[in-house]
Amino acid sequence: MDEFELIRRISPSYYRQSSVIKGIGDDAFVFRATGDVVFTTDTMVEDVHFSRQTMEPEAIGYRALAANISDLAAMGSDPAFYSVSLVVSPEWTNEEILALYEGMERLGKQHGMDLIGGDTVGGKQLVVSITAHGYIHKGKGRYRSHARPGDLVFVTGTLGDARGGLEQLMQQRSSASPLIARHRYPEPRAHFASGLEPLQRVCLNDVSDGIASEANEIAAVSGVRVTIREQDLPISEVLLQNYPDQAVEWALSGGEDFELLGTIAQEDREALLAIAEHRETPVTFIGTVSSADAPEVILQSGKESKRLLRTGYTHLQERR
Ligand SMILES: Nc1ncnc2c1ncn2[C@@H]1O[C@H](COP(=O)(O)OP(=O)(O)OP(=O)(O)O)[C@@H](O)[C@H]1O
Ligand SMILES: Cc1ncc(C[n+]2csc(CCOP(=O)(O)O)c2C)c(N)n1
Ligand SMILES: [Mg+2]
Ligand SMILES: [Mg+2]
Ligand SMILES: [Mg+2]
Repeated sequence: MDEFELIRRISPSYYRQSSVIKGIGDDAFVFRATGDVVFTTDTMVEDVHFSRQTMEPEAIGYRALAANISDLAAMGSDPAFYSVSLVVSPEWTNEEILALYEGMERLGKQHGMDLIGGDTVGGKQLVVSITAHGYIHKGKGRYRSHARPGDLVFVTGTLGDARGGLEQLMQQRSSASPLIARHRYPEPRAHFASGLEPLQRVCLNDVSDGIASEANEIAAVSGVRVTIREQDLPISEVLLQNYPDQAVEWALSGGEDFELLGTIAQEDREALLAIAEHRETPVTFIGTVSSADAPEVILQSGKESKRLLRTGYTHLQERR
C-alpha cells in the first residue's frame, strides 16, 4: 500500500458535516463557515506518548484524536472536522496503519466528526499530528482567563487513572485492567462541554498534563488564587486499591486523563449539576477561586495548606 492507496482506503464515502464543500482528494479542504470556528493541534510521537510494545495501533489513533477533541471540549466547542499528518516507519504493516485510522474513526463517529484531509510521509518513528476544528456558540468560548473570585472549581470524571494504566502497561500486567482501558481509550468530554451552553461564563481547561499544571494555567491567565481540597479529589476505587501510595500524586500530576477542569459562578452550581446528570458526566467540586496579588494554586490537605506548583510532564526540558 503506497501513500495514494492509503488515501484511497481512508477516504470517507460521505461527510457527516453538511458544511463540507471539498473534502479529501484535492490540494486542500474547503468548508463553509457560519459561526465562530475553533482550531487545535496536538501531536503524538512514538516512545514519547506511546510505545509500540504497549499500545495497539487502534488505540494510538483513538487517543491521538481524543487529545484533540479534549482541547475542542476545553474551549466549549462542538467537534466537526479533523485532519491527520502521519509520519510512518517501514515496520508498520498496511493493516496496522489502517487500524490507526479505524481507532480515529471510531471516536470521530461518536462526535459526528469528518476526516477531511492530512499528509503522509515515510520516516523513522511514528508521529501522528492531528488538527481538529469545531464550532462555538457566539460569546460562549470557555477560556482559561474566565475564572473569577468567588467561583467554584470542578472537575469531570476521576483523576490519575491514565497514569495508573501507564504504570501497569510498563510493568506488563494483564491488559484487562480498567486503568489500562482509561489510558488507551480516554473519553474526551465534548458532549458535556457543549451542554454548558446555557451558562453565561465558564472557565475550562482540559487535563493533559495534570491538574497541578492546568490549575496554574487558569490562575495565571485569570489573575486569581485557585484553592484545591485534596480530600475532594475524585480518585477511582481501582486506582486507590492498586496504588494507594501514588494515587494522590498521580491525580494531581499524572496527566493524560483528558477530563475537564473548570470554574463557574456559585449561583450556577445547580445548573451545572443538572447538565452533568443529563449528559451522564460525573462532576466533583474540588475547590474555590479567590482574589490574589499574585496568581497561585493552593492545595489544602486537612488543616495544612501549601503551594501547588506546576508539576507534570514538560517537553523540551533538556536543552542548551
Ligand atoms: N510550536 C508551537 N507553535 C505555535 N503555537 C504553539 C506551539 N505549541 C503550542 N502552541 C500554542 O500554545 C498554547 C498552549 O498550547 P499547549 O500545547 O500547551 O496546550 P494544550 O494542547 O492544552 O496542552 P497539551 O499539549 O499538553 O495537550 C496554544 O494556544 C497552542 O496553540
Ligand atoms: C511511553 C509513554 N511514556 C510516557 C507517557 C506519559 N506522557 C507522555 S506525554 C504526557 C503529557 C501530555 O503530553 P502533551 O503535553 O504532549 O499533550 C505524559 C503524561 C506516555 N503516555 N507514554
Ligand atoms: Mg497542545
Ligand atoms: Mg488543553
Ligand atoms: Mg492538548
